[in-house]
Amino acid sequence: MKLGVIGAGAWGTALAQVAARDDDPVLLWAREQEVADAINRQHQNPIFLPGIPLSNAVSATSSMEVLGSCDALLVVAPAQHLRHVLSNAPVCEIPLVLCAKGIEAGGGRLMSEVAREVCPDAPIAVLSGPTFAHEVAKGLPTAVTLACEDQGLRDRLVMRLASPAFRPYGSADVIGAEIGGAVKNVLAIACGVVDGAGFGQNARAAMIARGFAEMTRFGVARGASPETLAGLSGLGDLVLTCSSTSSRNFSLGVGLGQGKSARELLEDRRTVAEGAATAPVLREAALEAGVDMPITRAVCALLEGAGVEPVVDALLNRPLRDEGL
Ligand SMILES: NC(=O)c1ccc[n+]([C@@H]2O[C@H](COP(=O)([O-])OP(=O)(O)OC[C@H]3O[C@@H](n4cnc5c(N)ncnc54)[C@H](O)[C@@H]3O)[C@@H](O)[C@H]2O)c1
Ligand SMILES: O=P(O)(O)OC[C@H](O)CO
Repeated sequence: MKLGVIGAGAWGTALAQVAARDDDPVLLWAREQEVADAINRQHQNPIFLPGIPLSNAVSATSSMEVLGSCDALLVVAPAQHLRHVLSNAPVCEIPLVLCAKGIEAGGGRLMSEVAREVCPDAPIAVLSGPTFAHEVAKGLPTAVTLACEDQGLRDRLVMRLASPAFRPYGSADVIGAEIGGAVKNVLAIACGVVDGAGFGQNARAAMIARGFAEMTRFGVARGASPETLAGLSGLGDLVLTCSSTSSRNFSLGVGLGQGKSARELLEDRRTVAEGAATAPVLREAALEAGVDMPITRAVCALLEGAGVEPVVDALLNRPLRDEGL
């Protein structure tokens, strides 16, 4: 199966490295010519994944046309750019493996919903899980969820991507896999705030557990299986992203917790913190679905400029209740 990758940020580059085999090279589309040139000439991506040597079997291009020769594409453009990037891809019947973690602003569509609108004839899969790109690209052991309703395609993708250090677990639950990845980014901002404001590790554990309850309520309302949400793409990724400054979302939260503004923290950056764009869309989607998401609302308030103290006070002074979901 000849694979192409759309998007040469940190994650697209790491996935190209995972998929590259000496006898099965991978074509990586980069939006930036300088990134494509660096990958082809130096076998590195100094802008988005610096310091990690890449396989000679990864070659880059800034032309979408050549992707038409691939048997499947890993789509790794950030969530808010997916629609535009896919609509320029000349490849709308090739299986698409969606790897971005977010919800589209202006309508609240999941990545699979965007892809089905733009490429109605393309079979869809989702790859998601606890995966810091720099660790994956270095070949450190990693496991992911690979969700696709078509079991034959799912099995082929799992076999093509698997290696001793990269272990995809198959699932038929596309919606569950993508909701876990999108929601955990918002919750990681909340955990970063806890860290930045110095609220301690008990508070962070509480945030992860109650955040997971929030993710599960929302996911189930949108048709996800609770089992998927408790797996790699949900709880697994939530634990990873809520525990490390390697996460851009967690780091954004640390800055907010220290009293910096979202504008200051987000301006002039070339890398994405998807949770910042997903949080307000998720708040809307939760409202529409009749699902209570107090942590998500708190993150939105902080991103919109509210102070840490009143937001945390409001969160802690809600009426007491039984645990459950
Ligand atoms: N980095 C990780 O460890 C990691 C792991 C798993 C999933 N992801 C997800 O992968 C997706 C991509 O993130 P990343 O970390 O590879 O990106 P990144 O932050 O490393 O790089 C930014 C990317 O955005 C692209 N971009 C910027 N402006 C654009 C535009 N106008 N149109 C199209 N593309 C544009 C750049 O070309 C680049 O590919 C995100 O949804 C992220 O949540 C990231
Ligand atoms: O750096 P973040 O916060 O975008 O997280 C990266 C990955 O999604 C972790 O699984």
